[in-house]
Amino acid sequence: MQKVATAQEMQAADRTAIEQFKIPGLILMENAGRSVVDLMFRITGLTDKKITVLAGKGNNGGDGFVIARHLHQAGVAVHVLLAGKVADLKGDARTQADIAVALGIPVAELNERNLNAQNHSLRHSHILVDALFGTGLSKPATGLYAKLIQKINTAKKYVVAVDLPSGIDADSGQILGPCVKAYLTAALALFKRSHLMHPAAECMGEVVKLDIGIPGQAVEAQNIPITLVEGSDITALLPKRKRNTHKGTYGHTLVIGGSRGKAGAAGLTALAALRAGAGLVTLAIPASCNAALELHPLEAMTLPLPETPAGTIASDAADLCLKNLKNKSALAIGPGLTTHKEVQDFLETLLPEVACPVVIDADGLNSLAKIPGLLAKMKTEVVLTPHPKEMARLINSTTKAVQAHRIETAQEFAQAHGVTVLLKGAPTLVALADGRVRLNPTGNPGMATGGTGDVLTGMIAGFLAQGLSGSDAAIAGAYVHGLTGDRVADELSETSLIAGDLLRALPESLQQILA
Ligand SMILES: NC(=O)C1=CN([C@@H]2O[C@H](COP(=O)(O)OP(=O)(O)OC[C@H]3O[C@@H](n4cnc5c(N)ncnc54)[C@H](O)[C@@H]3O)[C@@H](O)[C@H]2O)[C@@H](O)CC1
Ligand SMILES: [K+]
Repeated sequence: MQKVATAQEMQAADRTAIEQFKIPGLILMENAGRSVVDLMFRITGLTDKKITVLAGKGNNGGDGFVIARHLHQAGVAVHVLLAGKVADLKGDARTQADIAVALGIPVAELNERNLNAQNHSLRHSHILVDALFGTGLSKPATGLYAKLIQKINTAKKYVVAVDLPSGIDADSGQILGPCVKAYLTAALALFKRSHLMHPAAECMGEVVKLDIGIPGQAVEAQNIPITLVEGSDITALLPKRKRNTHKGTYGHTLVIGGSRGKAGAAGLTALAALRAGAGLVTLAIPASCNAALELHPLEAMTLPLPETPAGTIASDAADLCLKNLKNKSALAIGPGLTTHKEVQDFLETLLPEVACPVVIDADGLNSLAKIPGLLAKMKTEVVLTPHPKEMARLINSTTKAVQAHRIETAQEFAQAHGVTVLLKGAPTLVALADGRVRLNPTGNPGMATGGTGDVLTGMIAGFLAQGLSGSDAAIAGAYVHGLTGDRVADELSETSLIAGDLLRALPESLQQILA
């Protein structure tokens, strides 16, 4: 797993490297600039290219001067447009600017009046290096900076952003105002949150993380709680089958869901639990859904439940479910339930008595939002899988507010309630009860189609049944679900992807991860 830092955590790691490990900041800046030039050589070739470096007045600009020097030394035609005066620069950035000037690299000091004189040189550049702002941007760019950002974007050149495209808040994934649109972003030392969070991520182009020589100990010392999940993490989590085992070894999942017109949701969940490896699955649905679901999926057993005239689970179904839960390893509850009053009464009786790990989705979440205190009464390991609107209902907020603070919202809820929260979106993230958060790198917009959430719930339940912890099951579920969606989108298309495709493609994803 790779650490994902805030601007403050990154600065603290820099400081630890400089103060505790005695690595001068100038060396880090040198490494940063040099590694960006190496990356540019690898990706663009740079032969016969004319390059303009746009430098700001902070350390991001300092990186820009190092980049200009190494390009100059490699014989590339490069010049620097500085948003201000060399005399205004301080510290390491000033040192790097002085070296560049002494070497005879052309440096133009810009102000709002002489800016347009650079139109010609921008037009004749092949590559623009954006070193205006990195993690230091604190408010929207205005005046000279805003104009420079606009010029970079309207020049329609290949733009390489140093650390972050200028205009992005490093932490929230938000675009603060005028913002550079890059083709390539060199993330220095660590990913910052906004490299991965939308909408900021849409301004990055390809993101490549570069080592700048900050020691691992300096990073470890910050106890950064956010990490990006990688395929190898999932390989380590998933159970491998031993020869001398039987279906009981892999757990028995109960899926409770469905209602008249929404029986399919529960069926998808049951099949996903089986595909994820659960040994046995029982599907508890309103009795009138039984005839259909007994035939498909054939692989699941069914438990017909008392129902209301509306075809939803009746409140007196709780006893039957609790009896059935006695030998179960995991419970998935929610898909297709509706929020009928009797369904809420059913959940109010059932959930506090459940002893196996449980994943709650869809109308299960909506009922939790309507019954204050119910979550607190649950005694078992709980995974919640809200989309932003369901998350908003759970905390009595708005989807917009949730989306503006996705990490913090899920993190606070998970910690406050001692549960795992999988918040769907771009990217899907899993917040653990101890405050750590995992960002999931897989998935695509093609998965925004009915039933994919039911499949995810089933996968998580299937992993729970095989003994994974709630957080591991959610992390693995999100990753494998997204990976499967990516493979289906590649083979068919994002547009026509449907939930059933995920079930069909899931075995190959697991094969890939377990290989
Ligand atoms: N030792 C370090 O700290 C290292 C830092 N590095 C680079 O330094 C960057 C961070 O440097 P800084 O903290 O100097 O910040 P930046 O260079 O990102 O920002 C420059 C300065 O602009 C000012 N500013 C913020 N918002 C503004 C606005 N809207 N309009 C005008 N001015 C504004 C701030 O005072 C800030 O100091 C990183 O992103 C990375 O590129 C690298 O050189 C590696 C080493
Ligand atoms: K930048």
